[in-house]
Amino acid sequence: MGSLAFPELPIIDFSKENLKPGTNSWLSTCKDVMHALEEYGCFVAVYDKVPLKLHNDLFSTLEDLFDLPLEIKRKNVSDLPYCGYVGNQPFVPSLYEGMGITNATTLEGTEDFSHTMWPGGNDHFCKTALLYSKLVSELEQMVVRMVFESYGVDQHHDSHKESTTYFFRMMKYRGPEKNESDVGCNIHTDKGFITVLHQNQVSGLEVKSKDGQWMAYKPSPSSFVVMAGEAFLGWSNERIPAAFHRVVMSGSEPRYSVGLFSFVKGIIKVPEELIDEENPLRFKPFESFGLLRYFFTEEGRGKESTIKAYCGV
Ligand SMILES: O=C(O)CCC(=O)C(=O)O
Ligand SMILES: [Fe+2]
Repeated sequence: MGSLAFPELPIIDFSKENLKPGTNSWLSTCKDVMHALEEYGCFVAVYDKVPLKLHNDLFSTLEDLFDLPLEIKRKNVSDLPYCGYVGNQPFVPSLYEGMGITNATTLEGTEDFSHTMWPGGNDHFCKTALLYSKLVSELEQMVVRMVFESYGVDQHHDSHKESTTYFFRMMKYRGPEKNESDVGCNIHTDKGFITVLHQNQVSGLEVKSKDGQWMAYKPSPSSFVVMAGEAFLGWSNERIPAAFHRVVMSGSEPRYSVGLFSFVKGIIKVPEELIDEENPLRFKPFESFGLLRYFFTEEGRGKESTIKAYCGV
């Protein structure tokens, strides 16, 4: 009864040995992934490729990062909106601070970031962020491959993979003070293809179910929240919803989280195989960074569905 009254995020095990394309465990995991994505736009992946030491190193290095003076953190800038330092500004919740690394699965990406933050760089930070991003991008790639296979569009898989780029956002949410709002991050959908979220032990992330109930995520070092963004919704011709989520804080302990966001360089087109009488084409070809930029315009910000307003047919 309890589980009917309170829906929970589906949990899918990616730590099975032999989770390789073509095996039975791959096929059964594909089914679970498709069901979770089409139903919730989200699931929790149990993934053991990120060792506990790397998890601990990452979150302890984030403490050092966010302890840097504000004027240093503000040097993290980006051409893309919301991809550099965000925090201590009136348009974001007061508990929130975030910083970002573009091209996070490349050494240049992490080195560039660390040279901006620390004089002479920070080798430990670079190695940790790079290894983490690479390992988590492998989880993202497995999920993408499963989806392409399940929809019978494998022939587009390699070009999609080659056009994928990863953005890594690191976040700190401090606990609310007395009479301060407990909202860490307002309700939203992500604008990229897939987001993989991970965090320290302080809960706060909630994902909305189809029927409007909030599902709280219970953190653990081996679990990762995999979430569809609006670019994925567009690519799938609206078969996969983008998950609405938010962060609500309680207690005084800070919450550190990280997100690996996949974006596609160039134009995204709905594969022909996903268009039929029942599912006519719903989106014109679009650019995923263009979608992100549009969201941060006066016009795009207030829309219920950014992708529909941006390139809906
Ligand atoms: O901190 C989190 O877990 C969520 C962050 C988030 O939703 C985002 O950066 O888009
Ligand atoms: Fe998000």
